[in-house]
Amino acid sequence: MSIRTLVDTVEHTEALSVPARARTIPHVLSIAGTDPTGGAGLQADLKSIGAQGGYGMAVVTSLVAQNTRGVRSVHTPPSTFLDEQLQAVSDDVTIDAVKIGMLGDAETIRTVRRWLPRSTGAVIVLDPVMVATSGDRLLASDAEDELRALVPLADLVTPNLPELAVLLGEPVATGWEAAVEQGKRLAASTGTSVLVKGGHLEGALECPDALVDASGDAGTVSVVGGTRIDTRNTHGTGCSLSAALATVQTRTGNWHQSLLIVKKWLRGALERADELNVGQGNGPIHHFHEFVPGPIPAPPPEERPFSEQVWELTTSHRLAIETLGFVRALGDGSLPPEQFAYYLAQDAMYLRGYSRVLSRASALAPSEAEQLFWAKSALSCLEVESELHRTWLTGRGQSPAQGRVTRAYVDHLLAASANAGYAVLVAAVLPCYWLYAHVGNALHSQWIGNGAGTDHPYANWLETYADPAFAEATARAISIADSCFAAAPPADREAMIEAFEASAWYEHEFFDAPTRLDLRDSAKLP
Ligand SMILES: Nc1ncnc2c1ncn2[C@@H]1O[C@H](COP(=O)(O)OP(=O)(O)OP(=O)(O)O)[C@@H](O)[C@H]1O
Ligand SMILES: Cc1ncc(COP(=O)(O)O)c(N)n1
Repeated sequence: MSIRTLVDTVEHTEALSVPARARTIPHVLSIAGTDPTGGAGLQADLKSIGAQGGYGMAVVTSLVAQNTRGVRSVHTPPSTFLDEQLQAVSDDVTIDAVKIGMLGDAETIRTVRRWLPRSTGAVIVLDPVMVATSGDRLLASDAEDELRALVPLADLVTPNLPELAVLLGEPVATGWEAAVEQGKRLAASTGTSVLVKGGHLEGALECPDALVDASGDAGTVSVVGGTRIDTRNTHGTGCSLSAALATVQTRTGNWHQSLLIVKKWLRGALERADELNVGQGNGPIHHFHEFVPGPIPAPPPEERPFSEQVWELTTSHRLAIETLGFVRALGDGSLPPEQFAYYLAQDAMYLRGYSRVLSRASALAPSEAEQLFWAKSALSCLEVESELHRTWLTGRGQSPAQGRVTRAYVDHLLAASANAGYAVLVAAVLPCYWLYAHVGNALHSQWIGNGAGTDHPYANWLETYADPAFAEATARAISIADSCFAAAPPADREAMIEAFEASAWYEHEFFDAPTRLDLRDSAKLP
């Protein structure tokens, strides 16, 4: 056996030779026992595999009731079930690496041994777990021979000092040199590379590991040194090291390089272990210390569509309109004719102003389609206005003067068309479509529900509410407002909501004005 000792520090991790067949995300299977506190066993393995960029899989050998203070009990499912788990994985998944941890008893070891050929081509790392940090046994004493027989089937075995001694049937090495010599003897007798771990070196300031390579230049010993980190949180260090090594080895194909990479990571995991604050005893290491979570993203701006927001915001106006004396009386036919006439006259005056405002929306529209929509709407306003005069207002005496609600509402819209941008103007004109359509629908349905009697004094008027073209135009106006809102900066969004709300308020007032017939309005009635 040629002996060449390479002493490296964990910083020398550059210039890796990556095997050509390496899978980008290696599939790594851990066969081990469990630790419900997540620091050792399968749970630690999966974290370590993930931290090294692998895809972790797990087959349970034993369920261990343990925590950072010790092991309470162990439940080992029948070996037939272990075999079923193993077959289930290998029947389906190509395995790039296997890490074997706690096996517990001889039957479990035999079952894994029988299955191992199913993972041909995979990197096999055996961590010969025997005793937990807490001192509790995790391998039946009569299973040691069986475990020894498993070593030659692995590519790498990673015993701590007491385990190394058991595998050789020798006393525990008292110093580092003696431990490395034991490692060489084990590598020579089994043909398996051995990682001699220095974590259990009594009173040492250093925490070295020695890799005895049984392949290629057989017997090469490379030592990776490192200072001992002062922490009691070392639970699961051996599990994590072996699982990480199995993962990284699929990429480097070189145990020494793999060890350099993994030791550097492990060092950080031990240095940051105290941050985790898990348990009262020997806590776990920080597997994901290299992962820096990004800042919690600020909550996204209000994503609900404009129409949904303003519809909810103006619920009280809507309910108030629905229950107005004017609306109810129009619905049941009891509305005094002069109030109806007043309403129609105000409506005609309103439409004249509204049409100008819609023309302004057409002028500001960013697309031809929207320009056309508003222009057509402006035109139909003028048509409805002249129709009102022709059909409804003729013969009802002299028209009343413009009421103050009508004037204020139109002024509000004209102000928006003069001062605001397109989005805010669209928001300001929308309630006229939407609330009118809403009230009209309610009145029309009520009339239909009551038998659509032609003896209703306003039957002809109620019929006009069912105009599908108006419903379509309303839907289009809503959708334009939603798109404007989605694209608008926060200040414009606020202004859109305010403009809509103000117009909704005027709609309410407008429907109420004919009934109130306050002194100024009634004075101007015919
Ligand atoms: N305090 C420490 N500071 C730095 N490295 C450490 C420390 N303790 C252990 N290590 C390293 O952790 C790895 C595991 O070593 P150790 O000898 O403790 O194995 P183990 O006994 O199998 O682990 P476990 O604690 O999981 O039983 C080795 O690489 C070792 O060098
Ligand atoms: C299932 C299982 N496997 C391995 C260990 C060894 O880890 P440690 O020696 O750090 O307790 C453990 N405690 N539990």
